[in-house]
Amino acid sequence: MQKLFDEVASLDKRCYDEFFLSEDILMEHAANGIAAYIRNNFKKNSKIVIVCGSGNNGADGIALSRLLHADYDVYLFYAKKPASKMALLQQKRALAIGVRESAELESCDVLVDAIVGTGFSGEFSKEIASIIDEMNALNAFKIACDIPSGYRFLADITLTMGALKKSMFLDGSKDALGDIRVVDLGVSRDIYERDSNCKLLDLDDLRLPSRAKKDSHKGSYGHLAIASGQMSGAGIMSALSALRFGSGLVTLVGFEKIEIPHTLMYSHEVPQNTTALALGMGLGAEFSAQELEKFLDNALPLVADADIFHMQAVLDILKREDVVLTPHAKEFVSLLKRANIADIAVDELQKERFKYVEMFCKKYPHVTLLLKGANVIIGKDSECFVNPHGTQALAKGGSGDVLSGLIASLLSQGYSPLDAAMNGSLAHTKAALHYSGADYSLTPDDLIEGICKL
Ligand SMILES: NC(=O)C1=CN([C@@H]2O[C@H](COP(=O)(O)OP(=O)(O)OC[C@H]3O[C@@H](n4cnc5c(N)ncnc54)[C@H](O)[C@@H]3O)[C@@H](O)[C@H]2O)[C@@H](O)CC1
Ligand SMILES: Nc1ncnc2c1ncn2[C@@H]1O[C@H](COP(=O)(O)OP(=O)(O)O)[C@@H](O)[C@H]1O
Ligand SMILES: [K+]
Repeated sequence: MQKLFDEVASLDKRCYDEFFLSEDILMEHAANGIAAYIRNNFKKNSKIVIVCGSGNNGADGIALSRLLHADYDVYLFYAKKPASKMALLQQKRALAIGVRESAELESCDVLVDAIVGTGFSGEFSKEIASIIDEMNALNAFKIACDIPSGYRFLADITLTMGALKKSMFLDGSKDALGDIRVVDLGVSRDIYERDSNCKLLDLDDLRLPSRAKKDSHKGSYGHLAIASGQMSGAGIMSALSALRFGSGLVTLVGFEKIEIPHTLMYSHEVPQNTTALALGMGLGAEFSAQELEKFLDNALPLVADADIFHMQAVLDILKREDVVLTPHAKEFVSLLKRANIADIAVDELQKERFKYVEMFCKKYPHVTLLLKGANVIIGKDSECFVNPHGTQALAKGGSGDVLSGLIASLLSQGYSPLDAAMNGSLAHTKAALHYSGADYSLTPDDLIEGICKL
C-alpha cells in the first residue's frame, strides 16, 4: 500500500533540516525525474514544449528545459512570468545555455504542464484557463509536473514529486491524472515519506474468503440476512453477490410475496443462526418502525446502505459496534446532516471528501465508513484507505447493491468490518476490471459473475 499525504511541504522541509539537502537539489531531482521519463520514451530531437507558471512548479519546468536542451528541440512558454526565487534562478540558468522562450503555444510531440503544482489556490484567470484548454486540445503526449495544474490540465501521465498527495484521489482529479509515477527527490521515497494514516489500496491487497478447511459445511461460512425492501431487486442483487462471494446461506427478510431466485431463502424474521445483516438497499417503505427495530434487535455485524441514510433509524445504527456504512455522496451528505456534523451540498463534499470522512470517523470512531465514488474512501477511526481501481463501467444502477452484498458476505464469514469493507471494495472493482465487454455494457449480473474469477 502506498502512502497518501495532505501536504508534502513538511516532507520537503525535513529534507532540508534533517538530511541537509537544499531546495535546489530537490528541484534538480524533480526535473531529472521528468527528463529521464522523456529520454526513455521519446527519441532525440523530438519537440518538447514546457508551459510554466510563476512559482516553483514553473521552476521545475524551466530546470527541465535546461536538462533536455542539447538533445531535444525544447521551448519554454510562460502562462505566467517567473516570479519565485527559484523560478528566476532557473530561468537565468536556462537562458545562459540558450534555451528558447516562445511567445506562443506551439504544436509539439511532448507537452509538459508546469503551470502550478501544490501552490495552486483560488481559481485560474480566464487567460490561464484558456491556455490550459488550448494545451488540452493539442495533439501531443501530455505530462503533468507534480500534479495537473488545477486538475484542469488533462495529462497522459503525472510525474509527481516525492510522494502521492490525497488531492490526487478526489473524484474530480481522476480524469486529469493519466498514469501516475512518483519521482524521488534526492532521497529514496521510503526516506522522504513519513508515516501516514491514509493509504492507497493495491489490487494485490485483496484477501479472498478461504475454503481451505475440508471438514466444513454451509454453516461454517456464515448466514447473511438481508432486509428485502420495496424495490426487491436491490436486495436480491446483494443476496446473489453474497452467495457468490462465499456466504454459506443467504436469506432475504421481508413481508411482501415476491419471486426470488431458487438459490436464496425467504423469511419474515432474522433466522436463528444469522451471522451478519445487510439493510437499506431498495428498502423504501417496506419496513415499519417496529419491523425495523425487530430486524436490528441483535448485536450482529451489519452493512447499512442506501435508503437508511435518509431515515432517522440511521442514528440507532451508529450506536452499533460492528457496522459498515456504504453511502454514495448524496447519501453521505444526508448522513452528515442527520449526525449533526455538517450541513453541506454534494459539491462541497466532493471538494473535501477526505475532510468529511475524517470528521465523521472522529465522531464515530467505532464505525467503518465506505464513501462510494469514482475513488472509494474507507475510513475507520483515524485511518483511511482509498480504492482508486473502480472504473466508469460501474456507474450503473445496482453496482452499489452488489458492493453491499460483497461486504456483507465477508462480514458473515467473520471478517472484521474494516477488512470486509476493504476486501469487498477491492473484489468489486477487480470484478469490473476483469469484465471483457464494452465499458457501457457492464451489468450487476456481470459483476456477480466476475466474482467467480478473482
Ligand atoms: N519546495 C520544494 O522543495 C520543491 C518544490 N517542487 C515544486 O514546487 C511546486 C510547489 O511550488 P510553489 O509552492 O512555488 O507553488 P506552485 O508553483 O505550485 O504555485 C504557486 C505559484 O503559482 C501561482 N498561482 C497560485 N494560484 C494561482 C492561480 N489560481 N492562477 C495562477 N497562478 C497561481 C502563484 O502566484 C505562485 O507563483 C511543487 O508542485 C513542485 O512542482 C519540486 O521542485 C520539488 C521540491
Ligand atoms: N465513475 C466511476 N468510477 C468508479 N466507480 C464508480 C463510478 N461510478 C460508480 N462507481 C461505483 O459503483 C457503485 C455505485 O453505487 P450506487 O451509486 O450506490 O449504485 P446503486 O445504488 O444503483 O447500486 C459504487 O461502488 C461506486 O463507487
Ligand atoms: K503542474
